[in-house]
Amino acid sequence: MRVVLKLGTSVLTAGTDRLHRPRLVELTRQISALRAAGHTVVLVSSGAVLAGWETLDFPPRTRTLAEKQLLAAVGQGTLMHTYAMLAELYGIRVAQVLLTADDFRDRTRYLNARTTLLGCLERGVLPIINENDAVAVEQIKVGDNDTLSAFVANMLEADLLVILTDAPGLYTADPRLNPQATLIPEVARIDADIWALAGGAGTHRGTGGMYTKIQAAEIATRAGTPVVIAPGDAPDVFVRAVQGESLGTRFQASGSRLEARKRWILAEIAPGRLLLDDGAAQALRGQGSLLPAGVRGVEGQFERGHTVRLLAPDGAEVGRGLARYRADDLRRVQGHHSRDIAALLGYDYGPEVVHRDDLILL
Ligand SMILES: Nc1ncnc2c1ncn2[C@@H]1O[C@H](COP(=O)(O)OP(=O)(O)O)[C@@H](O)[C@H]1O
Ligand SMILES: N[C@@H](CCC(=O)OP(=O)(O)O)C(=O)O
Repeated sequence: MRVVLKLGTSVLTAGTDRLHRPRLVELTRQISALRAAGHTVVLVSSGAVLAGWETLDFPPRTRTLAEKQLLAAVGQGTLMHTYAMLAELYGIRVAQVLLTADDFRDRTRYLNARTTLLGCLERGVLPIINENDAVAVEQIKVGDNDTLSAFVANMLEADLLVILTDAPGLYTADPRLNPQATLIPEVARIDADIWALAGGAGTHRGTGGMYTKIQAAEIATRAGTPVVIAPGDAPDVFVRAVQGESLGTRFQASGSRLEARKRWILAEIAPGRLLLDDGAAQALRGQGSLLPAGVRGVEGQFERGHTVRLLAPDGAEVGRGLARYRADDLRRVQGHHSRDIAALLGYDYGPEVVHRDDLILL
């Protein structure tokens, strides 16, 4: 399974004022165990602001955006250094990927971020993602890492999103305020009753409370990814959640991944058209990728990441897909073998013009 794991500040601190190293060791061990069992893990980790506060010896907090950005700039380094050291104990290499809302809105940036993350996975590198707090002003922020982790799960079409926090799961009311509250083990549909349980922002250290976790569950489940919200301090919690054990709260997927991808590809008016030769049209119909050798013509202007129409020699539209090269560059590589791309363009975004993962057959 491809799993996105989100760790909130509350988990990383384990109720203290600083990064709780033993907790981080334990979570890294679980990531390593799942990888050894053949799963792929992508980590979305909070904790930069907190780590910056710790690194600067706990200055008085003013809670302004400028202060948070400064603390995040300091703390992101501390956070990555800590992860890199711990991961190394298990022979795992890590990559830092800092994203903002624009990386999900802008198609070219989206595709670039996705290519980087998939590249990490191909090489067995563990990507560790956070919001790029140091530069992201309020208007361009995703705002909280629960939502960010759901966007990442969609981007990578993850099989599961696990959000670990300091609560045992979603409760019938905020358990801090209402001791009678009970755990909801399974949510089939996120309706008004579920939203009513969200409460306000969470702990003084965390950002979103349950509200953003339900929001994240909604985003991910609609796109076909089930979500588990579970307590970060339970023994082997991440391993057990991935193995399908009932713990915390599990949100069932409500949409399908294919539908979500279709919406993304079809959502754009596609002015660009690629004229294919017979072999290429057949390869696409057989669920293959489109290589430059099978492109006979390129019509219109489009950028990398934009949707293009794919036309067979008889003019029939075979499908639509995301172009991996911009129109002008495609004109230069059309009809050539993929191995010549780098020589022709001076760069190379991979052998495919349209990858089969980015393709909808009509
Ligand atoms: N219905 C609910 N069920 C469980 N926890 C809730 C609920 N409503 C609010 N909360 C609060 O949300 C907190 C977790 O959110 P937060 O502090 O932002 O954590 P994190 O840092 O992991 O993102 C819990 O400690 C809990 O007090
Ligand atoms: N990006 C911020 C965390 C934002 C956030 O959503 O925090 P949390 O609610 O603890 O997951 C940081 O690294 O400090």
